[in-house]
Amino acid sequence: MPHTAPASVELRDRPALLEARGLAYARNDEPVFGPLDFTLHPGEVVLVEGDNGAGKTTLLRLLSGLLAPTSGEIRLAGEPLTLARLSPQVALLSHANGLKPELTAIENLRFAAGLLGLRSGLSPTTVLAGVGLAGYDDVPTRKLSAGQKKRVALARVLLAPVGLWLLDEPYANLDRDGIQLVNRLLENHANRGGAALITSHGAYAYTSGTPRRIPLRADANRSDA
Ligand SMILES: Nc1ncnc2c1ncn2[C@@H]1O[C@H](COP(=O)(O)OP(=O)(O)OP(=O)(O)O)[C@@H](O)[C@H]1O
Repeated sequence: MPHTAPASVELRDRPALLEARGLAYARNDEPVFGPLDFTLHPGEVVLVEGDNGAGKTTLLRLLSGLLAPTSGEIRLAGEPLTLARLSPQVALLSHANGLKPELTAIENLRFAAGLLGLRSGLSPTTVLAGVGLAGYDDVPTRKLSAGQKKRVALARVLLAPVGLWLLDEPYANLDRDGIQLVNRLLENHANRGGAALITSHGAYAYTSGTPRRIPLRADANRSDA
């Protein structure tokens, strides 16, 4: 199956979507993680695993250009990461969900589509229905539950015409249907040649195939460990 590691030969022949070489981050001279080396090919879903505080969110912030690494290199589709190259290639799902609370669900998706563009064949309305929120188009997102907000945020990722998804705890706040939804979205994305890096502190539920894992351990990352 193309979304398992290794990806199918055909997809692996394409250039890597993401490469990290000697990637490390330290705060006040205290190592948070690294150095890490990994590559993400089209068709792969890779799981970043670690306990609370291990550095998963920090790693995703580095990979999405929000933080500069202390050392090492990040390449997107073979080219060094720069802010100019970033937005057309990466969709980030963060803890904050990236939603504007005063805008309705559909306005949030239109706003995102205005910034990032729209995946061919999709529209905000169909995608919102696809994540189980048909009928919620005109509800301000501040009035949605945590799980419903997460679904709108997933719709935002799905709409973006990008190859690389960086999803921070995509299963958090979701019910069983929502967890299956995330797995379906990941599987479809991998099957069409996309790739995803997802974080989890252990209670993850990616059940399709056996994703490659990048372990982050807070204790092992400490300089005195
Ligand atoms: N803004 C910040 N300022 C200072 N330290 C921070 C900041 N954000 C995170 N940290 C510290 O960096 C380390 C890694 O945090 P990070 O949020 O990346 O972990 P995580 O693996 O995502 O944790 P969780 O599973 O709890 O979400 C932790 O020790 C945390 O206390």
